[in-house]
Amino acid sequence: MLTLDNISKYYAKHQAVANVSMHIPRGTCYGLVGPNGAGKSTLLKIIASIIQNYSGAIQFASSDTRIGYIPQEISLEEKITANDNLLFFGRLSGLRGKRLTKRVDEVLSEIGLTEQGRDKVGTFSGGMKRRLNIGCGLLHQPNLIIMDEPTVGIDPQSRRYIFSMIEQLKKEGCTIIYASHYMEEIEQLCDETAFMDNGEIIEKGRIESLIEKHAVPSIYVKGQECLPAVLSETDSVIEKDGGYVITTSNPLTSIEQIIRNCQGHHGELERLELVKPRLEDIFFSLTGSQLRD
Ligand SMILES: Nc1ncnc2c1ncn2[C@@H]1O[C@H](COP(=O)(O)OP(=O)(O)OP(=O)(O)O)[C@@H](O)[C@H]1O
Repeated sequence: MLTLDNISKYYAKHQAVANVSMHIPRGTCYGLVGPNGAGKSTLLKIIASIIQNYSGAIQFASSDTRIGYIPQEISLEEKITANDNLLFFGRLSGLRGKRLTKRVDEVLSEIGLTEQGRDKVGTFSGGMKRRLNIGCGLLHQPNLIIMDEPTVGIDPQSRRYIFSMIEQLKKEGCTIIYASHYMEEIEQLCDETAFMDNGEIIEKGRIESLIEKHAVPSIYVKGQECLPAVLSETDSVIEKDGGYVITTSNPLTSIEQIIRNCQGHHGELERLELVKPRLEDIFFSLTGSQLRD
């Protein structure tokens, strides 16, 4: 769908985006993850042509690329209705007449606000505003949708709504670039992801490949007299929720040791399970920083 080649952007002397190269395949949901100030919004604005003074090149695979950009800040007029906001943004995208009113109705239904179309936006909850903010970027039926932290500060119902909209857009063949602080959202929605820190892409790839490449297997054990006195030297053990997380290069041997130890000491095993590796832990191990400060 698009290829970024060595993109860099400075704000005065500060480099916000540093030599970013990546390929975003058509029809994927591509995650962009990083802490505050990593450079995500700047990179998305460059892709959406909102920022134009940067170095490097962007190549779109097709000349028929229609970009829908959904900004991090809610940009709605609160004193008018949802319907009128959509009409305004639809006109900005070049829609007119019956095509515009048809799209406004369709989008209101897609974002679950048909009943509230005639209500002033000032009366909406944060989640409803977020959904409308997304709707404003979808009127011209874009095939590349750029979403900058679309779920910040919303209720679970609106989050579910947004997720099912994204699934639907993917089914329709849209390519989505999704920036977020929330790693669990990236794991749930995205096919591929890039980790961004200090303006640079520090790792990227398919989610399952990243987990396979970086995750160190660990097990969780909880019980009385179950932790073997001597685990292999490479294992690290930390206490968690009354039990232990054991990071081990050989989980099966560790499990065997624990069961044997438990039987030998007539211990009581409450829980023994493999811990599913998480993207958040991989990000932490690569950058040494948490996503949410
Ligand atoms: N208009 C601007 N002028 C000067 N510096 C800016 C401007 N916009 C962003 N920056 C700086 O560039 C860096 C990257 O900011 P950017 O907003 O792209 O990061 P981000 O990853 O999107 O962060 P957040 O999650 O907080 O939005 C930060 O250090 C930020 O302070």
